[in-house]
Amino acid sequence: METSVVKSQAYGKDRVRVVRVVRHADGWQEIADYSVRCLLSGDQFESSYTKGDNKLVVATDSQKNTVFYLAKTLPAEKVMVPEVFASEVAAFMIGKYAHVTTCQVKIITKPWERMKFDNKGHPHSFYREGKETRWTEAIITKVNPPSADQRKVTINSGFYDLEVLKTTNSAFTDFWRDELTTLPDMPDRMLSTKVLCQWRFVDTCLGKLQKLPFDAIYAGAKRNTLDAFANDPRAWVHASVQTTLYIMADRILNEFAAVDDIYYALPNIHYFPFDLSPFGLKNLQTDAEVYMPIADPSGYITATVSRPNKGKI
Ligand SMILES: O=c1[nH]c(=O)c2[nH]c(=O)[nH]c2[nH]1
Repeated sequence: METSVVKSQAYGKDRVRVVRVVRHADGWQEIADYSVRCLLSGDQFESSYTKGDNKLVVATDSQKNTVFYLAKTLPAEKVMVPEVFASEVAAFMIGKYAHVTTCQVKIITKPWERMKFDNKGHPHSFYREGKETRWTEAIITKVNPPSADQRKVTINSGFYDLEVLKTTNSAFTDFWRDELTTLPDMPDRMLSTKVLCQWRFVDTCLGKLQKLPFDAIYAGAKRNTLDAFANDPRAWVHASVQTTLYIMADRILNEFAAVDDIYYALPNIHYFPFDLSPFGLKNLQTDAEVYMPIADPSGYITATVSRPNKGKI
């Protein structure tokens, strides 16, 4: 016979990743991106710990569903402010279940900054301020016979972890289909990626290479990456990650003659609309407003792009 007593308890779901998009009629869109922890407690849950009795246990899976359900059904202004949403979820739980005496809801917000072009906020494209890292690498190889001004100089430069997201104007359709395909066509979807971009300068003259405007090229690579992602109409018509990547690289090669080639690695961080049809709510395809970001797996789209005479690497 056990003699220990439960002094306190709380159980629920942690890291419920929920994204709410608000789409205004004029095309302006807002996003809230949360990680939610919802914990329930009450004396009547004690027997679930001590006696294996689950009759009163509200499944943590149901608690997760509730977070998505409320993200969809509450008025937008009650979802977009984390303090308000956290207290709405807690109040809902307390109100619905008589045997729940405390509900504790903690929300961590992932801050998305709205992209700006010409000082104007973009209607539906966002990024994570100050997250990216700039790096560079110089490689010098002697030529034979050795010569002070004849050597192979390569400078690789780039940035990684530039996180971007757009709530519309991406698509993936008309792809290969066979018996292993389950993905439906996605004519309009959320797109989020963490950009890795690197570019290469090659010359035989170190002095000449060192005079290149490296800071301006870095700024331009970043500007073209964001601008292509948010604004280039070619990235809406054939709006796969592959096409977006190619357009980003093509713009940089066209702007900076000194750049020999560009490599991008773009993870496709999936944000899937949460299926709320079991609760009689429409949240798929054009009705999508509440999304679940998927940490793993992600797509991973890469390419090196150069001018035509450079050949394939
Ligand atoms: O832009 C995309 N490219 C793909 O190759 C791909 N594959 C997939 O499942 N989704 C997507 N999206």
